[in-house]
This record gives sequence, C-alpha cells and structure tokens, in this order.
Amino acid sequence: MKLGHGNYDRRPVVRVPAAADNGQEAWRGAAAWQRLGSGEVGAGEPDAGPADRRVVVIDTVPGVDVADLMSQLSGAHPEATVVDVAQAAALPGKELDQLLASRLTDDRVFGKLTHEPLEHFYDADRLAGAAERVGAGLTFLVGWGAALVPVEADCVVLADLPRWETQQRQRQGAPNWGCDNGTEDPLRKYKRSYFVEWRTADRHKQDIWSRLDLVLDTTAEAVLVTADAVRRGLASTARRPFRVMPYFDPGSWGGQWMREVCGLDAEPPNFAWCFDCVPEENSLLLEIDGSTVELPAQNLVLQHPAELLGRRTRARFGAEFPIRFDLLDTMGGGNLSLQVHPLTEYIQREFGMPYTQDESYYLLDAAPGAHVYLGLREGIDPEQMMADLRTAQQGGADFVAEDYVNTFPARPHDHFLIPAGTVHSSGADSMVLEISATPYIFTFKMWDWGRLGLDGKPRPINIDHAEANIQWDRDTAWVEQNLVGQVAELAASEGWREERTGLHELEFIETRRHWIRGRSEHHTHGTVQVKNLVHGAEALVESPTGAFEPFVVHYAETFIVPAAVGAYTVRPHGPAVGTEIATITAWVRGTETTD
Ligand SMILES: O=P(O)(O)OC[C@H]1O[C@@H](O)[C@@H](O)[C@@H](O)[C@@H]1O
Repeated sequence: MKLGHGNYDRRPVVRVPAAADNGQEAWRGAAAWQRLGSGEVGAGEPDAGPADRRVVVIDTVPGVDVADLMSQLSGAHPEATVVDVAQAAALPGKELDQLLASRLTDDRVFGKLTHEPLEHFYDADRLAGAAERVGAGLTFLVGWGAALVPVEADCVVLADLPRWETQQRQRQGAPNWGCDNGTEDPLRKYKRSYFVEWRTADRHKQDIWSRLDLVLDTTAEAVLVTADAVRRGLASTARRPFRVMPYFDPGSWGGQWMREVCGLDAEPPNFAWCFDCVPEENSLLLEIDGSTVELPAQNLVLQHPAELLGRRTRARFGAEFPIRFDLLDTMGGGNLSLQVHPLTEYIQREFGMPYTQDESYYLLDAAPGAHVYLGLREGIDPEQMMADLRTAQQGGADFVAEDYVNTFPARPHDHFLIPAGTVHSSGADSMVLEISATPYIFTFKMWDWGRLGLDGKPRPINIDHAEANIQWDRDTAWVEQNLVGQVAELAASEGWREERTGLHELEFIETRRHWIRGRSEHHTHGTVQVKNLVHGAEALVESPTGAFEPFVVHYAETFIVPAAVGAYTVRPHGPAVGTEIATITAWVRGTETTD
C-alpha cells in the first residue's frame, strides 16, 4: 500500500476578514446563549409594543435539537417566554404523513422530491395564535418555521446545521422533524430528509436569509456569529479556491487506505466513503472573529450561484452544485455492490430528480490484481442474467458476476467512465476518486456478493429498477472504445503537460489532468472547477494578480475553484518542490465563457 504524505487536512478553514469596525462578531457557549437575549444585536425599533417587549425569532433547520435549544435559552434567560413554534402550530404528525405519503413512498431508499413550501406544514390560524403568546418582556419563538409566526421580530436568528451532522444524529436515534420515528431505520429517516425536509428547508432559508441578524451553530459547543460576518465570509469564499470539510463513513466494503492517508480514527473497522465535494451535504468551516463556525456549504451555493458556478452552469442547473467528488476506499476491503444508475428520463419520472447520476472512477491507487467491473460481456443472454440475479437475491446460487460483466485491470491513474445505464462496480483493493454528477443515492444494487450491511441486515437490492435501466448494448467492444483508457494528450510545455481523461459524451462533465513540475497557468473561463491533487505531496494555488491568498492543497484533497476566480496558477510546494505533481480538474462541459 502506498502511504500518503501525512498532511491531509480534515478541517480546512476559510478565514473571514474582520468587520470594518473591528467589533465582536462571535460568541461561544454560555456567552452565545446570553447574547441571544441581550437585544444588543439586531434590536429593532420598539414600535410594536412597550419598550421592554423584545421578540427573538430563532428559526432552525430540521435536525437542530429544539428541546436542548429551548432549555439553554430558559437557563440563560429565566424570565423569558420560550415558545416551541412547531408544537404550537405545526400539523399533527399523522396529517403531515398523509400530506407527504406520495413523496415518501414505501421504498426503504427512494422517495420523490417534494416542492412543498414550509407553510404547508403549518396551520395558519395556530401560527397567529403563537403570535398572541408574545407578551411584555423577552420572548423567544423557536423552531423550523419560527419566522412564519406573524409577529414583528426584533432579532432573527438562523440555527443552522450541516446535513452530515443531521445524519449522525438520526443514526443515534434523533427523529425527523415533527415525527415520532426515533427508532425507525436510519435509511428511511435519511429518505425523508433528502426528499422532503432538505428541499423545503433550503427554500425557507432562502426566504428568510435577508432578514437574518445572527447565525447559530449547534454542531458542537454553541457558536453564535453575526449574519453580516457569515455574508461576508460567503462572499469572499465565492472568489477564492476553497475546500469543504470532508466527512468519512465506514461501510460493508470499506478499506484501510484513507485511515492511513487521511489520518482517521483507529476505532471503526474501516472507512468506505469520503465525501469531500458534495456541497449540499458537506460543511463549510468559517473562522469568524477567532471562532470556527460549521455551516452547510449549501449556503454558499444558494447565496452566490453566479460567482461560484458561473453564469452558464447556473443557467443550466440553478443554485445547485452539479459536480461531486468523493473517495471510495476498498483497499483491504471488498467489492462495491454490482450496480447501475438510472437513465435521465427514469430518474425524472420516478424520483423527480432533474438530472441523473453519471459517474466515473479515477484510480488514486490500486493494489496489484485490482480490477473494475464495467459493461457487459459480448453475447450474454439478458434474460438469463436477470434470472440469475433474482435467484441469487432469493437466496439461491450466488451470482457469478464474471460470467456476465467485463473486468478490467485497475491501475493508479486509470480513469473509467460510467454513463448512467452502464453496469459497474469497483473491485476490492482500489482507491477510487469518484468524479461524478452530484446525485449519489440512486444506486440500483443488483448483487451485493452475499454479504450484509454494517447493521447486520442485507442492503437494499433493486433488481427491477436496475433492469429498467441497463443498457445491454454496452458490451466489451463498446466499453473498450468508449469508457476505458480514453486519455489523450492535449498540450505540453516546459514544466507541465495536459491530458483529457473524460468523461464520456453522454455525461456533462469534462476532465483534464495536468502533470506539473514548474508552474502551470489555468483559468476558470467563467465556470466552476473542482480539482484534486492526485499525485504529489503538496501544491500551491496562486492568483497572478494577488486576488486571493496563496492556497495550499495536499495529496488527495479536493478543492473548488469558483468561476469568479478567473486566472490562477498551480505549482509543486513544500515537500513536493522539485518533484512532479498531478491535478485532475472537472467542470461542466460547454459552460466556458470568453469574457
Ligand atoms: O454501497 P454500494 O452500493 O456498494 O455503492 C457504493 C458507491 O458506488 C459508486 O459507484 C457510486 O454509485 C456511489 O454513489 C456509491 O456510494
């Protein structure tokens, strides 16, 4: 196993420039809870009642522990009235379930995207009733939708929470919003978050964003920051290279490479996934006034789509980050499931997703003998293959993947292209950097090699969904001509060379690899780029005009270069000086602009 360089940064922080007046902008722990009731930030004109009447709205996102928040507020402000807005005015759980039944479906994994606004989860009359509970003195209105209460607020706070933290809490027994489902299968809780809560929450957050005075992070110890500092932080992040905070998760096929290279805990038996560029679920760490606040990176996508994505990518996807980078570690582990992803029309019709899960596997590393499963063997009988899969699923003879599916040797720096509809799997002893479209849960597993998930249950198999999407003409010859070994040198000069590595024409992502000894010049051409240092210990990304601070990246780290960055250079740095490094860059094909 090739080891990393011991410098992978698991907590990349973006430093936010200080406020013009150098005033305090962050409060931690007890000071945060105290500050929330002090009226010193965002105190409005007391024109709606007696001078000492003060209304603080703390709108949360689903996943925030509202009970804990309320008890902290009561502890810090015993005189205050604290109203749980959802308890006061949200639809009863059963009504909410009925409203969402067609979106949630009976499936363990797949629902349908909802477009419900948060108002639909509330009773308007009871919201008005909650407003009547505001009396003289200090009142906190707390919960997801607190800003819907028809009352003039003196201070509006967003209690935000990254989605990875929400998932952790769900696995430990936290229910979904408005539900009594703490003991439900975490996959089903995640489904409700993914297909309903997060969509509605993003829209609601957008609605209230301009009203915010403060932002509260309760991921760990409470950190309260001014909304102006967050706005300033996001605005500056959208104009410089940055990283989101990676998160790591064990799995039934997970390996040992990331533990070593990324310096992870000894405790879990393995690590399977590292998500290091899925902004809709990753966190962005902002350092504000000496405190680090962990907020959803999605806030940046929602607030700065033009600077971040560029105008053509934004025109095509809206305020959505379309490119996903993640790591799949099977070094010393097992095969991924044998799987296929939905065609575009299928993901639209069945799940309401606007675009599909096109993928590719870039091999950061591979042990001798490692291989990738990709496409079908010539002359196989589709009916027989489906019958064998169903037999295996029902507990009969194991499915012999090699009888039906091609295998290709997997070597470091190979890039396998996987347009939706292509049967595939990464085999054991590989370290894959996935360069893919953002959707990532639409994996139709066909065969899981007869093993169980980490929870001791079989993982969900979806042979019917798979059958509806397998492209049977993607056979050995087609795969060899289209998906394997598609590297072509495009340009070279002293100190660098550039290659195209993919993706396939059916996929919207374009990739380039640069081998760099000297300093290579790059330009975003008005569209967002996602990059990873796939070879070498360390690189320095610089602005030729000093527009951003020099930015250091380490081996295997993914970073984002916003469209607004324009020109930048990359060169070996630190321990890599004098050696050759390599980066891979992805962007949405056809979105470059010349201005
Ligand atoms: O967990 P299994 O089903 O083995 O798949 C693992 C991974 O496979 C890849 O090809 C992608 O589809 C990922 O989004 C998925 O997480």
